[in-house]
Amino acid sequence: MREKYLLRCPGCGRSFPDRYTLNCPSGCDTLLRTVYAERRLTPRSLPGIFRYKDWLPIEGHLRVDAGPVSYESEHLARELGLLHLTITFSGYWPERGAGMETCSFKELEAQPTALRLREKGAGGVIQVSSAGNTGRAFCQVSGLTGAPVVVVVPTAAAGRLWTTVPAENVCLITVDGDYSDSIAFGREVCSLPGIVPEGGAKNVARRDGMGTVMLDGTLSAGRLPDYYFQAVGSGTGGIAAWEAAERLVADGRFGPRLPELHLSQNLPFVPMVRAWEAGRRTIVAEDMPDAEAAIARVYADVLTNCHPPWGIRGGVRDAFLASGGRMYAVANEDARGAGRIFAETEEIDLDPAAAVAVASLARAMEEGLIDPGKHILLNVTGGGYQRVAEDLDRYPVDPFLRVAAGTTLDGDLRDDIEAWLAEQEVAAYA
Ligand SMILES: Cc1ncc(COP(=O)(O)O)c(C=O)c1O
Repeated sequence: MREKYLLRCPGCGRSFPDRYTLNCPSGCDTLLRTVYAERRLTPRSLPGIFRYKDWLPIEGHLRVDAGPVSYESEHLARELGLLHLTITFSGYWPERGAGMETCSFKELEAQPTALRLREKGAGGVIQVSSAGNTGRAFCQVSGLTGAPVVVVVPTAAAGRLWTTVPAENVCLITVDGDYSDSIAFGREVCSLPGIVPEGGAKNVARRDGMGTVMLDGTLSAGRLPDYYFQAVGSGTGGIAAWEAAERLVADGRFGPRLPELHLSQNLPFVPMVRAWEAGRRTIVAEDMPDAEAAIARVYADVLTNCHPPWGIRGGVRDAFLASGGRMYAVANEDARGAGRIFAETEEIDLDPAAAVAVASLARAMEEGLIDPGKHILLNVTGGGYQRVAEDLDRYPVDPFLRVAAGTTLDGDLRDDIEAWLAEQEVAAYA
């Protein structure tokens, strides 16, 4: 039987079967890619993102009806003076059929990642470091599937960790510091046997899950967009959009050209914007002056990743080189204003990060950076929090441990986490 997909390294060109592989076995510093046997996209009658199962690195599916929802905008398009604006919305908006109850596109990553680990993993509990939204999405999937997860977030973001179903298999660790401190402690936790890093941008399930936005937007419009707009922190969604667009070009029915990438960050923390403007292959310290203070001042703090996969082979810079496009640095007040305009015109509240993307689109129009007659895909990466608060019960996730920034995994902490692990029937996932 032929494999549904193989992984391919864009460095050495080797292809190999997936064993929840995050890195090239030959040691290349690259983002591995999935190469699917199916070259034509056939949507399935399955819930949520599993509609696009042919191009997801999983065999089964979850019974979770939470996928991206696309529609042709009238009101925002008119407000901005655009002729063809497709909005792809990830969040909670029942009137539009959007059922992502944790309100962000991070559920697109969490669902296939949890499933891929169960199907392909060597056994283990997944660990996720997050500024809040990713952690909430993984907690939700844990609540829905029972799969245990270790989530590490900044203490200040602990209030963002809630689910709409009880999640009893979550080990939530809060770190008195920022997102980077959470990533550092998450790495410590992964030194424990039985804990597996989810892999961030290196995880093909995360990228292909996010790529469903491009698939859904393209099927909805009947063609590939000319421009793709999204706010980025790690930039994984930008890479995913490029990869999905390449597959759609190869499919042959949606147009021959890759969409330009129009990616945005929130001032004053805009490392990828600076690296892009300077034409730099790597992100350097001067791209993040006064990082700590800058991070504390942004409106959309989920966009504050200090180590995005920018210069790595197959990363955000390569996505730009292949697709063209540009980066935008968006001020807080512009993002807030764009969020208000979106709420007035489309009638749903936005995650601050999604408001940054809307502001970048408004700027592109004001400054004549795009042709208003061309086709645009706006990735609205989160929204509907007010609706969820009105419609659904929310269960806060209680922290299991709280640690200081820079903490290493000493004996007591190790014992606590191992005791939690022992309770999780890890064997069920072996
Ligand atoms: C709502 C929302 N939009 C955009 C982003 C940016 O995603 P990424 O960090 O993968 O670039 C995030 C990240 O957490 C997010 O939560």
